[in-house]
Amino acid sequence: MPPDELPEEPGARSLLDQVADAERDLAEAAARDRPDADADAYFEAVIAADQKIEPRDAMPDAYRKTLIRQIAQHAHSEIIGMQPEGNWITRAPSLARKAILLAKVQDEAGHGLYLYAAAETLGVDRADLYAQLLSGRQKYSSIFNYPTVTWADVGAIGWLVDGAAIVNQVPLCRCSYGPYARAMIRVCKEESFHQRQGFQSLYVLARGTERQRAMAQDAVDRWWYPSLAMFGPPDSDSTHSAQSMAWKIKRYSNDELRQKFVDMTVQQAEVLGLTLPDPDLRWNAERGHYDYTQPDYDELMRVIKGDGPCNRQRMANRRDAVESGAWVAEAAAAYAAKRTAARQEAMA
Ligand SMILES: CC(C)(COP(=O)(O)OP(=O)(O)OC[C@H]1O[C@@H](n2cnc3c(N)ncnc32)[C@H](O)[C@@H]1OP(=O)(O)O)[C@@H](O)C(=O)NCCC(=O)NCCSC(=O)Cc1ccccc1
Repeated sequence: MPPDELPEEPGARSLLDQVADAERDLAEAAARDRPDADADAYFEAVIAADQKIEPRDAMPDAYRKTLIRQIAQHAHSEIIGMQPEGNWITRAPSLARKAILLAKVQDEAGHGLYLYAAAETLGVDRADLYAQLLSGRQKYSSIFNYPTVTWADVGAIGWLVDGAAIVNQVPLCRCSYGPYARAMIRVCKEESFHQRQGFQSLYVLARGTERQRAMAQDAVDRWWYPSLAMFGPPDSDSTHSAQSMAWKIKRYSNDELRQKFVDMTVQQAEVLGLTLPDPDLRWNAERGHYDYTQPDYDELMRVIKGDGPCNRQRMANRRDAVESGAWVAEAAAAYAAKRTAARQEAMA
């Protein structure tokens, strides 16, 4: 199926409808009484009614901590995720491809900023989150520790990595925490554009010279299993899934989303004329899904723990960006302070 016909989550609503939903959620939250006496019962009632928890609402500490962990990891992923594709901005094969890639990488920076802002509504400071990323206490997605060795990798990231990100993130638009759910609406819209540009780029390569087609196939061969691993460990080893699903942070388990991604992607590969590197991939009529080979979860754990092909390089680049960009941050803060002072003086 071409990506224009990406299946929406069953029952999912259009983005405009979702914006209207978000406005309604905010109005409902503002109108709600917030009884101090029975905060737990109040929280449980909001979750049971499928309404949104908002920043001023009472929430259990563990819910707050889980959200901070997931949203921070998500934000860090967007920021570190700029590096693999950023590697090709100066070497894009045409001006048009360069402009598209620049816009995509900028979008990823924007997603990181929405997500840090969403995390801050939970009472954490973004500077602390940056520090935890740099010290290794907070993680980012395993996928961004793989190298981009050819131009076709940029197409494969758009098609497979953004494709997997969308499958994971569309249900997060219905996450129980309002600011995270609302951030995801815009992020998903932009990720759809990213996925289509990746598909289109690979489509062109797959119909180019024999070398270009081989380059596209090689990129798909290398990115397929790491993309499947993005969904996390299998359900049997997922430490957080059961609780996160009970709290309606996650709406589907890791394995359910992985299967959804496989089912969607097989047909797109056929349109591309490229093969997915799994000899055991086949339709199972009884299950109504494709059977497929699982990714290597030991490798996933090694990469998460810091021992992937590019973990050290990614963190070194991030550290360098923070240090060499410190003067820009200082100048921006000084400028903002000067403008605030001038505005206050004018109003006095
Ligand atoms: C599904 C999951 C990732 C994991 O489910 P959970 O219930 O949270 O955990 P679970 O119990 O199953 O796992 C046990 C432990 O394993 C950790 N772990 C698991 N998988 C991974 C992994 N793949 N990488 C690293 N760590 C992983 C997990 O944190 C936990 O560790 P902890 O106990 O904290 O030490 C969830 O957090 C989620 O949906 N996050 C939001 C989406 C998101 O973050 N998307 C980002 C990528 S998309 C993007 O950036 C867009 C883009 C595209 C192209 C270019 C640029 C940008």
